[in-house]
Amino acid sequence: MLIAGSAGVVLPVVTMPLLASSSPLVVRTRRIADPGDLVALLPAGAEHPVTWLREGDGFVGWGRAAAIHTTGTSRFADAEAWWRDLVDSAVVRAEVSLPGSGLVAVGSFAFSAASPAGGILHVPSTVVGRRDGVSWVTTVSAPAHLPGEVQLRRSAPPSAPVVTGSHDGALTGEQWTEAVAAAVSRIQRGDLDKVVMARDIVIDTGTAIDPRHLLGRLAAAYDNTWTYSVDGLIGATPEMLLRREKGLVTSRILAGTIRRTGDDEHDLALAGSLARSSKDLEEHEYAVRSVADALRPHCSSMNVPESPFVLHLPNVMHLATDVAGVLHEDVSSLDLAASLHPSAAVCGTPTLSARDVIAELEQMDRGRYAGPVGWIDADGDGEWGIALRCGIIESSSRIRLFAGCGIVAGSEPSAELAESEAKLLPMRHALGE
Ligand SMILES: C=C(O[C@H]1C=CC=C(C(=O)O)[C@@H]1O)C(=O)O
Repeated sequence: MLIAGSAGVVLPVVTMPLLASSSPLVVRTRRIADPGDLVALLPAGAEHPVTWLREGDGFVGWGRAAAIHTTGTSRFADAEAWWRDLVDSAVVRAEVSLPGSGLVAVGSFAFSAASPAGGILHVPSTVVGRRDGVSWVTTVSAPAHLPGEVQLRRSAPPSAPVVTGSHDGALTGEQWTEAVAAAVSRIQRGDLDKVVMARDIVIDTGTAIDPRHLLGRLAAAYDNTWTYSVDGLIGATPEMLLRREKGLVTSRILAGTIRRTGDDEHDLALAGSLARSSKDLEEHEYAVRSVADALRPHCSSMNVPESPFVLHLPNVMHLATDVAGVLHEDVSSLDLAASLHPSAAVCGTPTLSARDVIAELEQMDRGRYAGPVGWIDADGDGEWGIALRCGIIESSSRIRLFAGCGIVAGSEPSAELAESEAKLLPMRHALGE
């Protein structure tokens, strides 16, 4: 694959280890006393900060013991093969055996195989985690560089960025509304059933963007979502593509949205109308079917509820379905993410037609927005969310935010624009806008 470099030079893009040692990794997990707020432990200016948090549990990490950058259609498979090799040779000593302890890699993958963003799988050199009241610290290094004891320190609170401007990305709001109208016409004439149309906006700041500030704000305000950061991609997603834990796979599928008003009584009435909206139920059904169909070949039994529930978030409410299955084969969480991506919650139905419409009408590279983001452990267990409600830090003072909406025959373009604005709120608020 070839991409244009910034000076217009054509550069070959290849899958390559960013940092790999020829000697095996040495991994130590020690149980520690509860360290409190995990985000506050990320050192100021830490290299490669990573985060995966929900309701106070999860982990933060920093430093890089190993990493691989992959591209194209094999971006998942190449990362998986590299991970297997790393795991096979690693020497692990762990006092805790909870998901996320021991050797873990954190990753994020582009929505499209054509995106130069490709995929990254990264092994932090320090991880601090907590789950169900048990806390740990993991260190990872090459044998020649065995780490000393990690001193955990609470950093001084990070400063808030000062937003100096915000502008449309690939399309203006009006152009995007026209693109949505074009998508609706194609659906109405029978070209496809559903497509998810996304847009981007760019936010500039006068001071450097400190990821810790955004992470702290997201984790506090959206604590029932998964707050994540991997390689400059930061967000708080309510959608779990899949969790694999000890032979069980679960997925939280979202599609169908209504904005909240801030008035609890009114929001309750809106939740009722969302649960009865035939347009939203149709949009939701495509998403559930896409995930259930992709999971079925890997499962000996599955539970797919017949009707969705309404998930309440501070900015919006979604139709949500939790699917569960018993795996009948040894397929890793990353392999599962590869087979489930892209679900109709971010692409559409049929998948290939929707993918082509997205490439034609959105006129932007989604990068790692709407791709799988999460982590995998040495057993192949892990959690992969869909990178939604997020931004990519493009420079110390610029971040690009993304939001998308499922479009079906009954969609109203201006209502979709308003819905995309509501989906941008978590990141806008985190930035202090
Ligand atoms: C594509 C996004 O949301 C998806 C997930 C939940 C609800 C959605 C919707 O109602 O359109 C989208 O399918 C996004 O937030 O960028």
